[in-house]
Amino acid sequence: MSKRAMPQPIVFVTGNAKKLEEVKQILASGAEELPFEVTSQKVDLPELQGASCEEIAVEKCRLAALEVKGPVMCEDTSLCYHALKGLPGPYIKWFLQSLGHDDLNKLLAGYEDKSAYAQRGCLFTLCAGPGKEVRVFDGRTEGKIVEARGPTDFGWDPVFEPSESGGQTFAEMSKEAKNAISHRGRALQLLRTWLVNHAETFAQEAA
Ligand SMILES: O=c1nc[nH]c2c1ncn2[C@H]1C[C@H](O)[C@@H](COP(=O)(O)OP(=O)(O)OP(=O)(O)O)O1
Ligand SMILES: [Mg+2]
Repeated sequence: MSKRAMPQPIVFVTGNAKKLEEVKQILASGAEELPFEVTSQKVDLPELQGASCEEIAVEKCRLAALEVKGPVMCEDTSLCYHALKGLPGPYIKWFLQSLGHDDLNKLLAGYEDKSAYAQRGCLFTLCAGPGKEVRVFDGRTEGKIVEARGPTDFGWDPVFEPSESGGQTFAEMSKEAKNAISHRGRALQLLRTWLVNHAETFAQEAA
């Protein structure tokens, strides 16, 4: 499919290089090609505290559209422990940064239930420009928290063992295998399908 005319490409705004790498891989694979060009910009946007995952994601995307002055997409990943009623959730980044894998896992030491989900795991947000509607796409992967296994170059990948992976942690899986079942892969497929089906609407909103 040929790319549609848009005043500007959709800018994926993130401060996280590993996310960007996966998003590029996911967009390059799959049956349907995105009808728009996607570029990226490295901005570490402020994130609301004390709000729901969805509120955090929507507000961040709204700010990104103001910053870029055009069409943007953003993404927010939460890691939620069932035993902790969904925490750390959107705050996983700060927990992981301060504690590291071993101490992070100790949070679950007193609980039988080690299950977790990359909840509403990943919220992709899409917005055609400043002040325009923010649309949310939700991808979720269930799994459990285990002792760290595999490469440690991306967040909590080593301690998350998806239920569907045959016993491998995200970190132990190939990129293709992870993307096929990950919160990010699922949310991004929904975003892709929406854009394919609403290309005209989105281009008009962005104009
Ligand atoms: O697939 C993943 N596998 C393992 N770890 C992951 C994954 N995806 C995000 N992560 C980590 C990064 C950050 O520590 C936290 C999410 O926080 P989150 O705000 O979404 O990411 P971020 O601040 O690094 O990038 P951004 O500039 O796009 O907000 O979980
Ligand atoms: Mg962030």
